[in-house]
Amino acid sequence: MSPTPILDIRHVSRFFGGLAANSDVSFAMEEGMIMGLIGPNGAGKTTLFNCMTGFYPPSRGEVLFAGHRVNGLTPDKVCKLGMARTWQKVRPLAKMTVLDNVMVGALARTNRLAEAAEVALQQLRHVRLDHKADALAGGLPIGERKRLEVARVLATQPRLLLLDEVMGGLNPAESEEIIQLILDTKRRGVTQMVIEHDMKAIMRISDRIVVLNSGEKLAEGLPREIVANPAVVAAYLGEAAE
Ligand SMILES: Nc1ncnc2c1ncn2[C@@H]1O[C@H](COP(=O)(O)OP(=O)(O)OP(=O)(O)O)[C@@H](O)[C@H]1O
Repeated sequence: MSPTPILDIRHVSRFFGGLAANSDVSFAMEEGMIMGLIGPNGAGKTTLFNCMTGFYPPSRGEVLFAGHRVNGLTPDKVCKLGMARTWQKVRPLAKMTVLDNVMVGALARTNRLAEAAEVALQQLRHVRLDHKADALAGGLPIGERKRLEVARVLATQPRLLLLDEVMGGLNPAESEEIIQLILDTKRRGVTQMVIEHDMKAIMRISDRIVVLNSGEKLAEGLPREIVANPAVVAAYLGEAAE
C-alpha cells in the first residue's frame, strides 16, 4: 500500500432510524486499482457510495480521499476533489442531446463551452458513443444509456470513479462492452470501485474485493480468496451462483 491511499474508509457507520445500513466499515484503496464491492441486496453498498460522495454524511467514522477528509462536504465539492459516482437508475436529461448530457459533467471543471464540448467528445469516443453525439439521450437503448452515464461522470475528470451496477439489466454482449470500458478506463489510470451482482464480471475485473453483509464488512481480499471464503459463500455466493 502506498503511503497515502487514494481512499481510506475508517469505521464508517450510517444509521437510518434503528437500521445500521453501514456498520463500522473500514478499508483502503491504492491508486490505479479496481475494487469490487459486493454483497446481498440491502447489504449497504449504495449507502457506502452515498456516504463517500456527500449524498448522506456518515453517522460515524470518516472518509479520506487522497488525504482529505470528505465527510461533511457536499457532492459537488467531493466531485471537484476528484471522486464521482454513477447512479443505479440512469436518468439522462432525455430531451437534451447525448453530447449536451456529457457536457453537463464537463462543466463541473470549466466554464468554457468549447472546452467542455471537447472533453465531452473525448469521453464519448472512450465509451464508443461519439456516433450518437447529436441524438436525443431519451431515445437511447439501455446499454447505450449506461455508457452515456459513465461518459457523463468521466467528463468530471475523476481520479476515483464509483460505478453502481452499470451492468444491471444488460444482456451478455452489452455487459462485455462495459467490462472492456472499465478495463480501458483502468489503463487510463482512473481508480475505480465497482458495485456489481454479476459475479463472473466482478471476479474478472477486480484487483481486490470487499464483501458487505447486513451493513458490515464480511470479507476483503483477492478475488480467488473471496470465492474460497466459506463465510462469503454462505452469505452471498451460494445464492448468487444459483
Ligand atoms: N434513505 C434511506 N432511508 C431509509 N433506509 C435506507 C435508505 N437508504 C438505504 N436504506 C436501507 O439501508 C439498507 C442498505 O441499502 P443499500 O441500498 O445501501 O443496499 P445495497 O447493498 O446497495 O442493495 P442493492 O444491492 O439492492 O442495491 C437497506 O435496508 C435499505 O432499505
